[in-house]
Amino acid sequence: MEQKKETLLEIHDLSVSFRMYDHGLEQKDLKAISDLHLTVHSGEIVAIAGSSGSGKSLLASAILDILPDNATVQGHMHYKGQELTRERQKQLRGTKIALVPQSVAYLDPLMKIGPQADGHYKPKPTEKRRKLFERFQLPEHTEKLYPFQLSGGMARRVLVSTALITDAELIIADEPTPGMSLEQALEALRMFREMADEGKAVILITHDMDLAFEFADRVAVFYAGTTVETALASDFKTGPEALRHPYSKALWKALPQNGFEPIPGFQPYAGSLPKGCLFAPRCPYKTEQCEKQVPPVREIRGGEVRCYHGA
Ligand SMILES: Nc1ncnc2c1ncn2[C@@H]1O[C@H](COP(=O)(O)OP(=O)(O)OP(=O)(O)O)[C@@H](O)[C@H]1O
Ligand code: NI
Repeated sequence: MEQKKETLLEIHDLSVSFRMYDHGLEQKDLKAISDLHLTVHSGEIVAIAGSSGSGKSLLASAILDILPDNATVQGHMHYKGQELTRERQKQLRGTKIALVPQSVAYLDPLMKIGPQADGHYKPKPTEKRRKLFERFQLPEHTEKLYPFQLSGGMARRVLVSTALITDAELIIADEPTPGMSLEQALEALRMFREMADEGKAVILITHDMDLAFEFADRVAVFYAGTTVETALASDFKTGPEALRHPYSKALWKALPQNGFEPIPGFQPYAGSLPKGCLFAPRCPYKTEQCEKQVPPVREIRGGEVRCYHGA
């Protein structure tokens, strides 16, 4: 059924900085996210791809306002057209926006899995939870276990089920599939797809690019804390000629199935970001302008790219 596409989440020029002690008592700000843009519509799965340290989990924490105390957030976040204030984030967190956390350490070690997954809902969603556990091949007695009695893969399946039990309109799934079998991972993705098809939405943070390209509608490519490109997932299937940013093209070529071609150089550290385009130091196409000024976001062929030369 064709659903009306509503803009659920809109993020503009988001930055997240950490106040850190540098030398002795001197303080320094580390900019871990800068000039980040992301839009999520109802009905879609948006995958976030990017190497370790590119700001994927931080974005999830910023949306939910669960960043550490020494973090400062700037920029604009809107949910269903209204500003996402801290008060609203608190209301939406765990109810309308649910997180599948990256770390299984989020499970409460002192609480049995069943009641923990059921949460504070009334009436208790026990039946719904049991069905989800079954779909995820979690044996019936799992509900009576404590987190330490679960394998890593079981814990992940519990975390995904816990998010799906809620009536969330948006699920942010941060690396939901490690430790799962391929069949279980596919089941998780199918469930996210079902959710999206019901008019909800999923942000899927993943290193598994194949799963992302297969199940997502759009892919946002993160680099050093910024979105360098947002493309249709089908562009990634087509190949580098359909992509717009030199980093996305390089990322595609670095995939095992596409030749495993490494990208020379390193992603810059939050404490020493280049002045202009964050990818410029590694970019074969850089010009003087790239090193001086952060490129604006441009729309090209139905995608968005932050590059002066992207075409
Ligand atoms: N509590 C913190 N204090 C200071 N800097 C932090 C903190 N948390 C994250 N960072 C910085 O933010 C960067 C992005 O971290 P984030 O966890 O979002 O990466 P990620 O893309 O989720 O990586 P991974 O794929 O490994 O999960 C890190 O490289 C680090 O420099
Ligand atoms: Ni992460």
